[in-house]
Amino acid sequence: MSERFWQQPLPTPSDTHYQRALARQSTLTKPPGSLGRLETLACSLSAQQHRDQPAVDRVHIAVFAGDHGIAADGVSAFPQEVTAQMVANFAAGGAAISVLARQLGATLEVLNMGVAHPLPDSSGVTDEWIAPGTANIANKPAMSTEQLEKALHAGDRSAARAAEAGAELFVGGDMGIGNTTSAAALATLLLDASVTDLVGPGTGLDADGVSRKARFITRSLERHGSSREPFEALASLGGFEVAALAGAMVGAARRGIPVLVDGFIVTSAALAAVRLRPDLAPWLHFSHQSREPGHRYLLEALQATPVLDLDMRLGEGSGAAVAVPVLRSACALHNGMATFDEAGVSDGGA
Ligand SMILES: Cc1cc2ncn([C@H]3O[C@H](COP(=O)(O)O)[C@@H](O)[C@H]3O)c2cc1C
Ligand SMILES: O=C(O)c1cccnc1
Repeated sequence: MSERFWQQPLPTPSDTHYQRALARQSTLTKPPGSLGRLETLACSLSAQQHRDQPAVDRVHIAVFAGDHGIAADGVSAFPQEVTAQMVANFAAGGAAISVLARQLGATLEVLNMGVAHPLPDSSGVTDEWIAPGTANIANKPAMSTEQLEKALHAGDRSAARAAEAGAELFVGGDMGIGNTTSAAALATLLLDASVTDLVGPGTGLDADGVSRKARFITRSLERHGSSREPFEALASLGGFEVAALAGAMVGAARRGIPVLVDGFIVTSAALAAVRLRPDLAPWLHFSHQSREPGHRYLLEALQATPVLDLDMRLGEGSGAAVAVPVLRSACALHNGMATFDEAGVSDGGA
């Protein structure tokens, strides 16, 4: 794979397929537009997949895990060991994303990008370990340029495996105690927004905890968060898992695989990735609106309308996994409904 793949232009979804899919939608036995966004979802998937019959039967879910130096400052309701413990839980099949992946018949890949604590069991975990967590962003930049490049390439390798397996949809997930702090810092910088808009309870901080978290983010931004250049911003404030997610989304798009974006963390990675490669935007679908309050600002900035709003605030790719059946319905309707002609139904002159 090429050096600096994120600097190369991405393919464009097929406008011919989009227009053909749109034309088909208007012939199906329903009032025009009555299936709402299911119609445009099917048309977009058709354009992305260059297929008249879009499908998201084969789904690749990759959960990227990495620890955060900032976790030592009490910015999460949970201790850092939980990252390693949850990685083992993903692989053993007991986590929310494990259950959802089974339900969908999806491939679940778990990647250790930089977990600080030893894994109780590393079987079933793909080793892409960079370091025992990022540096504490309240004091110094999260990672070096070399580490960021490694993380981006690890994401791209995951997308390559998805392509080899014939995946029709790529879902990225995250695990890393403290990563809502890192994601909020990154989003505050990239959006030139107020910390108070982007900060939130994460795993369950109380109001005092959220204020403390906001102070750490402000301090991080003052110390080394001034460049809005996306590569530099990711190195200053990102996590290994967030950087890998950005690489994976670009990697999926360059192989013609549409991406279904999860909640707050994955959307922060999507924003950085779109800033790196604006031609990534037409490959992204947005699955849900997270309960984490900053998520709506990220979605607005990406002009995204999420499929679901279920008050979820888990991460792991879980919101995206829950939205996959909606995409499947969109495809099934597009491919399987009869046209007015076929069914002998009067189209009302439409
Ligand atoms: C048991 C458990 C399972 C999780 N699965 C995802 N997260 C989520 O919570 C973390 C971010 O929140 P914060 O910034 O507050 O630490 C991430 O690891 C994220 O994926 C979890 C968190 C916990 C505790
Ligand atoms: O929406 C998310 O991705 C999220 C929210 C809270 C905690 N962890 C992840």
